[in-house]
Amino acid sequence: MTTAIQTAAIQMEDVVVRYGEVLALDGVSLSVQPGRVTGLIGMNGSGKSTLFKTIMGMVRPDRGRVLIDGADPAVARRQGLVGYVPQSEDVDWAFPVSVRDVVMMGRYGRQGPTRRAHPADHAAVAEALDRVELTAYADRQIGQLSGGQRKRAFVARGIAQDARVLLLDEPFAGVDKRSEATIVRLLKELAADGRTILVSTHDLHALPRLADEAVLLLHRILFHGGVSEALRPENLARAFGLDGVDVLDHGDSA
Ligand SMILES: Nc1ncnc2c1ncn2[C@@H]1O[C@H](COP(=O)(O)OP(=O)(O)OP(=O)(O)O)[C@@H](O)[C@H]1O
Repeated sequence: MTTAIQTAAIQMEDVVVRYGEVLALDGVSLSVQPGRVTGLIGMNGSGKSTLFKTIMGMVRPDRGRVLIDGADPAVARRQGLVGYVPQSEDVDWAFPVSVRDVVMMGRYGRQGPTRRAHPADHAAVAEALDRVELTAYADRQIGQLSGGQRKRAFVARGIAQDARVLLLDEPFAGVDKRSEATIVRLLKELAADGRTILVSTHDLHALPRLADEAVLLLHRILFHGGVSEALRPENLARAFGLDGVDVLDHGDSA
């Protein structure tokens, strides 16, 4: 057990999170390994965002513990170990910042309170923009991008930050097929670099292309293993509370 804690990038043990009367996470034990893309699947309200917030140290469990590369999640976040690509609804796209500014935010943790960017910061931002193929869009206001380009801008922020753990909340929502393919390729490359990639998605069709393994969540972990096994009708029925084939046919959980 001790060895697993030291080697797993994300380790959760018996984690319980309540919001008043609502039990969002009910004894979640999960070990997410580096070097792979892990898909997190669950219906609306199943606790996916709460799980991400717990990993980022923004929500404290009522019970159990979470370790990120052996560290407390809040410490890991301050050290820049954890990067986050938010749901589009959670971003103010009218905010007057450029794509380059957003990516530079990934460097803030290294710049101290002055936030003065050094040549190494500019080089890291340029490299991250290049990697997500947004160099030509660097000076655009962030809202003047397509859905897929917006997601790639936030992935670039995580790359510039050199986050070891990258959490992506619904990265394919409102994204065209070409951007989806670019994001999938990027995530696979980042995993191959030894990062830990955890992606929540409603898009069960994208899962086989995207993920090396899958976690089914309904307040607790129902399944963690291979993607094709996760997509078996009996497993989807447990996760979504209705016929799993229907979920696959319609491609959402709402
Ligand atoms: N701040 C909060 N206060 C009270 N209840 C909350 C709060 N945040 C989440 N919940 C509740 O906790 C449960 C889990 O919510 P969570 O947002 O983690 O689910 P989710 O799987 O991310 O959902 P979605 O797919 O709709 O984003 C839900 O019942 C939700 O209503």
